[in-house]
Amino acid sequence: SSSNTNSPQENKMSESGELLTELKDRVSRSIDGASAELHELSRDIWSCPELAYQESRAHDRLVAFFTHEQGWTVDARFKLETAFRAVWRTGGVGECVNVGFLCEYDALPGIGHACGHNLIAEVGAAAGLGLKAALEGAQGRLPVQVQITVLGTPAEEDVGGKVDLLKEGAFQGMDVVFMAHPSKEDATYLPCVAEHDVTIKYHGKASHASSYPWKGVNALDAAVLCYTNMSVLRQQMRPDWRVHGVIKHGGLKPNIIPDYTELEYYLRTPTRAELPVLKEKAERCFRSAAVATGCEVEIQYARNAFDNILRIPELEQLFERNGKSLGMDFTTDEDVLTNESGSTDFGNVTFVVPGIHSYFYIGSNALNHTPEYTVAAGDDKAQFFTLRTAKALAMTALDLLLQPKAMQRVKQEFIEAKLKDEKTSSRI
Ligand SMILES: NCCCC(=O)N[C@@H](CCCN)C(=O)O
Repeated sequence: SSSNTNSPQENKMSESGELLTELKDRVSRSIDGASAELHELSRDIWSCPELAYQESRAHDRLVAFFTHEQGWTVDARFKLETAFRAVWRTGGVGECVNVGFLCEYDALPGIGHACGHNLIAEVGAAAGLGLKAALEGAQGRLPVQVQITVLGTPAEEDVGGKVDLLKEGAFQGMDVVFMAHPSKEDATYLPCVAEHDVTIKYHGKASHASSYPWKGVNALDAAVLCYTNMSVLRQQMRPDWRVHGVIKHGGLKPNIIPDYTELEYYLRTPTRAELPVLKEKAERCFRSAAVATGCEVEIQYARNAFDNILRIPELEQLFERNGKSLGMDFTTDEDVLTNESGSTDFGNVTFVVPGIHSYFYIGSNALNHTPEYTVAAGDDKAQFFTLRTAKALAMTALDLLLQPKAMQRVKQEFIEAKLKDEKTSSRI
């Protein structure tokens, strides 16, 4: 028999490395074992698309899913009507690390699950299940106690459910938070920008458009000027700012001078600190259209602004390592890695809890927010990629739970990221 010449510290490290490998393997096997139920879950959500804060069926379906699984404590309608929470804890006493996985499940008007939030729900549920199964097999061998919190976060496409949940204290006590978003590539991070949505209403005066047009005040002219002003502004904007709008009400009939029109604009800048600069410029465009036409204008900002994402390199590196071990093919395309990918209310969460918002390929080259992407998000082909991402997230959580130094680095990087954000914000 060969004698062990390692130091006690080396032996401890190798034991913990072996435990980590064993538990990661258990993550994969348990997620694969639940693949049929997980597929059914996301398929059901996909089949019945519901808009922001109307996701009652998706909520009930997810609550039923976790209630049916053993060992979870489930809070339906957690703090908000269509939010939920499912919690599981290791049995012992002592320091407890609280790991969060987020599910989204709202859809887009007209084109259903064109952003694949049904798959985000599946990733969050699968990662929670996988991590729980792994930890159940390691009771007594873990350096810390663990709480897994799967949080159902409604209304990402509108309003910003995570911001409302933050206000309600739903993230309190969470140490780290994970989610993944469907895309057309695997990426640990894509630039997610700050955003504030605004509705502009013009009030004019109706009149017969042929008999006495001079008696009317044309609210459609104001809307058109507003749209044109914003398009003119675009030329003078920083290249990484984005403004895009639609006319939601444009009048009723050509022979009635429109007395009311309404536009909605999304205003975006790379960081939350820059948003007020853009908002001031946009407001001048909105108001000047009213002055020119003699209309009254109302400018109504959405309840919640979305923040940019604070990045935690340690989380991204661990996730990439786990993803690669499972065959994920992370994009190296600089265009993709530097281009803005939209906004998310997860950004606000990252200013409170360190987190990662990774992206995953779903087996299609379709672009998000198109009917083709809706089809892809419901296709069986997406399942392999969705579950693989869930495995990589749960494995990353294991890295943190079994390697306290990795968790310390996450906490340190979180502090540094916030300080850096404060410093750059004060320069704007
Ligand atoms: N990078 C994640 C993109 C998810 C997404 O498309 N979010 C919407 C949110 C809109 C909220 N008003 C977006 O348009 O960016």
